[in-house]
Amino acid sequence: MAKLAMGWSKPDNVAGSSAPAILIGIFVATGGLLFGYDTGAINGILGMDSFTRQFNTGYTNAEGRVTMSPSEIAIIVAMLSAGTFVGALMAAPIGDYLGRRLSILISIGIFSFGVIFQVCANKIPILLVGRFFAGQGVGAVSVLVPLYQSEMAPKWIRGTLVCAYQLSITLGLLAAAVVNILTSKLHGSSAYRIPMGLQLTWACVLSLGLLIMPETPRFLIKNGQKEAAALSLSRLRRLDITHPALIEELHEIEANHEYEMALSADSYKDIFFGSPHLGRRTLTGCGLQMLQQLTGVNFIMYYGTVFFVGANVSNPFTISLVMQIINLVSTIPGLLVVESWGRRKLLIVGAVGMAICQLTIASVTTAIGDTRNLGHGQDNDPKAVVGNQILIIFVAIYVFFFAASWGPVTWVVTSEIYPLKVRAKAMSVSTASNWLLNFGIAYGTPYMVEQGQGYGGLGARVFFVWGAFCIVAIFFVYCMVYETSKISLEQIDEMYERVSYAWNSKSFEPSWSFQQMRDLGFSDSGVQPQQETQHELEPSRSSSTGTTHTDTGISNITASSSAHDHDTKLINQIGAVDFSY
Ligand SMILES: OC[C@H]1O[C@](O)(CO)[C@@H](O)[C@@H]1O
Repeated sequence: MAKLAMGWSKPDNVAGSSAPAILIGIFVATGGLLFGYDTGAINGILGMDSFTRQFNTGYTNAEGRVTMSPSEIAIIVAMLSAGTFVGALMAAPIGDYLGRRLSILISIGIFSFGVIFQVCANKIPILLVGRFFAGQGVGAVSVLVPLYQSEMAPKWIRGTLVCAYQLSITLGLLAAAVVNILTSKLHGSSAYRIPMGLQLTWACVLSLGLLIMPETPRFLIKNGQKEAAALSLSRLRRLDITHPALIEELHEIEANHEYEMALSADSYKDIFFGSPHLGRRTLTGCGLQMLQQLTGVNFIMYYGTVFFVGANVSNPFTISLVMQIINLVSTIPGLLVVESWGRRKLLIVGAVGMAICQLTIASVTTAIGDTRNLGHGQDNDPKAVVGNQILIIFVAIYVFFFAASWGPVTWVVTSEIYPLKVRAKAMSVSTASNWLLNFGIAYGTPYMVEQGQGYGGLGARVFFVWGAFCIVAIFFVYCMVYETSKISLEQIDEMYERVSYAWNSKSFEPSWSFQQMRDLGFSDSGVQPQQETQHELEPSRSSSTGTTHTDTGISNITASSSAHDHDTKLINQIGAVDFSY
């Protein structure tokens, strides 16, 4: 019952088992641990005395203390971002050339190489090389993991599996905070070398697991390796390679790919100008990824501690930890409802919740006067303390809304909306835009926030900026994001062709069979075959008893190839089975 409410009921008429794909999807999701841990660890490490002792170059701060200079800190932090951006862009060429699985393995290799450099570093330049390589690995993994997951997952639980990736990111962030607290008390370089080195443990486990995992059937079809695709699908669905349901699923993926290729090529130019509606789809992915950052999450992750200090909290480390725990735990509700609510509703509700929190914070701050100067610590004025306590509460609620919606669902949608031919490229460009904004916000906001010459002096009113972007996000989702839950990746392609406006997408019912369209000789607009096949094949996106291919639907079409005739007979023999994963 609860499973049904989550939208997790495997349709009764789906052949085979979904268990292998689910287990593999969850395991691969743990690639997010590297993302979260690596981005989270540096904050604590930079604050460790042993780190400063090892890497300082003699800079003394205003209090006369020998420490790292601001520019050294900036470059150490920035190097990871530069690496992630490059890594995200690299993910497409390697993912399309070597396959998704092998590319994840290589990315983890590059990441580990970077980590080893960091652990062994005793001078800043070596550390920087290490951070750049580790960043490349993380950036590539951040594209390839959701890509791998979406291409092998059954449609009825695909969103939840991709959400598990964000859950791992939040677990990684939390783990980094905990490890930093534990090791910061150690004397000597082990205080920072242990948190750095620990990343290798999971990298090894993940690599070993990936060695025995299948490549995604969709990549293999794209690469023309049909037999390998059949074997992969047979492992994922626990079906014999001669099983009609398996043959049918493969044929549909293949026919869809051929159809998409007939519409336009698969170059980088095509992800912006190609058909069908690739520009709109790329804009949706990039927009979502950028807005995910513009909701201000990393401002809170990176600068939130200042608020907790300002609110008279004696242990800002503990409060940061509590925020990380909220971030982790709140991802679970999102993961639970992403199928039953759908992507659009979750994103809109999340953006409304975040907007209310951000605007409340900004308004309260303006009303009480920005007595607390960001970055400059405490204020004992009781009015400010109460104000700041309100801020903490709303920051916590904001984190809840982010973690339950935009945190995971951004990855879900960007892994679903592109056709196979450009999926890796478009995902890599949209993910790179996330990293670019991540970097921009981490480095730009202090300039917006701080007082003084050359600074914006916004203080906590910067929350107006995040709140405004949350409102933009509501409209963006309403106008641009198509509802992709419960339908296969191939049916999402059909939806983009047949539904002109995102707000009508929820009621879309797939009815094309790309195989039949191919057999009829599809036109490059898709219009002709649609007219002939529409309404003959009416699977329901919501019903678990929906059938993709009814006997009537199949028999009304004259298949041109004899191989296809044979498959059709087999399909008719086994009755109403949902073949679309
Ligand atoms: O959970 C917060 C984390 O999630 C991300 O937005 C990725 O989805 C990161 O940029 C951020 O640090």
